Amino acid sequence: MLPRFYRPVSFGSLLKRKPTLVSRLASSPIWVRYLSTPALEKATLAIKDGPVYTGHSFGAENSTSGEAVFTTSLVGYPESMTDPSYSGQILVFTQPLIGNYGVPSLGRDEYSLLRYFESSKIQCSGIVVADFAQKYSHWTAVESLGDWCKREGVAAVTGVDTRAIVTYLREQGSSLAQINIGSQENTSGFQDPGAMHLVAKVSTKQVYEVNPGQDIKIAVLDCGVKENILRCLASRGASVTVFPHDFPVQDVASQFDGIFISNGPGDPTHCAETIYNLQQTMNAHTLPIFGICLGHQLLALAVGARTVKLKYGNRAHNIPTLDVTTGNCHITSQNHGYAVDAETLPGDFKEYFINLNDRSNEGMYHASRPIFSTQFHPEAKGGPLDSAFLFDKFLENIKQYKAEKDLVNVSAAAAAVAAAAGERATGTATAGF
Ligand SMILES: NC(=O)CC[C@H](N)C(=O)O
Repeated sequence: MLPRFYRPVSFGSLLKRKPTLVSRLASSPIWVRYLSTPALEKATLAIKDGPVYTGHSFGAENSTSGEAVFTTSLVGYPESMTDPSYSGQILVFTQPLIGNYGVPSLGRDEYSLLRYFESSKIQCSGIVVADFAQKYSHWTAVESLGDWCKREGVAAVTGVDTRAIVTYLREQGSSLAQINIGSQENTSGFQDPGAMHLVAKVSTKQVYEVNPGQDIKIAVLDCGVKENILRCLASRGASVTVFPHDFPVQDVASQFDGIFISNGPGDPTHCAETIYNLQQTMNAHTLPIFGICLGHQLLALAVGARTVKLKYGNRAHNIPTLDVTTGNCHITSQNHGYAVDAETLPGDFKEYFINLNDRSNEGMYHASRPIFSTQFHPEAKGGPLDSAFLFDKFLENIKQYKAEKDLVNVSAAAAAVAAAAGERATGTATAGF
């Protein structure tokens, strides 16, 4: 339903009305806002062993807890909030005005993927904004940010000084926090997503296919995959089979032309099954592999490198990243709290990208095999598309691998025919050939 002050009113009825004091005041934008804003309930963001910030609730009346992290992205709140990588986190937006373009519908594209969201529900535990825009306007919008949060049972706080919160989080590091609504008692304590195996929670439980029937076949390990990553693979002409995070992909790798490891929430060291399966796959198969964000961290762990927790992570759409192989800088979209320690990469893996803000590792590639991964999100939704070429690179690796595989198959068949012909000539052919 449209907010009270935003319902369409016919011009005729407006002309017939005599201007009253109230209507004159109401025509001023500032008064419109205050006259039509229903009283919001008090809400607080309480940092564990830290300050309490008091504002108002504009979402569900459920108190919650999680790790408080901040993003400096200016746009893309529907995509960020539905990104499974944010599971277990309370997302603080530094962009002061959030909600002004509303929330779009669950519309699907030609691949049956969600057009405007990264998954079908809000994944973060709660959100904190300086100034929630009740009045929204966009051609895709079907409801307000507040109504969406209420419908999905997600807590949302407005009217707090997000600059102060971010200053605190930058100094102290990402911290556990609670959102408390009204006088409700928070019974959830301080949930620590770093201690949970969240990938198991967000990963698909069933195998499914996107864009079936194509010549190129990619297996995706879903650790919390974003819809736009599947779109980036499908729109380049691949059939994409999505497997649960712990699926023994080594057993089916020979039926695929490439393996992709997705983004996902939490500490990568919890994903022991995926790490083991990747080791087995790389030992037994030579097919191209590409990983993004958590996928990069899991691949690095599988080859023996280490991951570390960053002080407050990188969550933004404008992070400069150096491509070590070309010297080019790409502006990248990021959302991570852990990073690969480049010092621990084994000799056959090289550092691919470096973060130019904090010098943390942003990717790696194998010196001689078609394996590479990035910490940032080349599919960037939202964010810049500077590095989308990495999907093309993955597809090129796949095409080359397929061509070589076909060549090997053709030569093996030719060798078998020649051997059989030779056996016939010398009379050693088995009966029935
Ligand atoms: N977006 C992601 O895949 C995040 C990866 C991991 N959970 C981290 O925070 O570092």
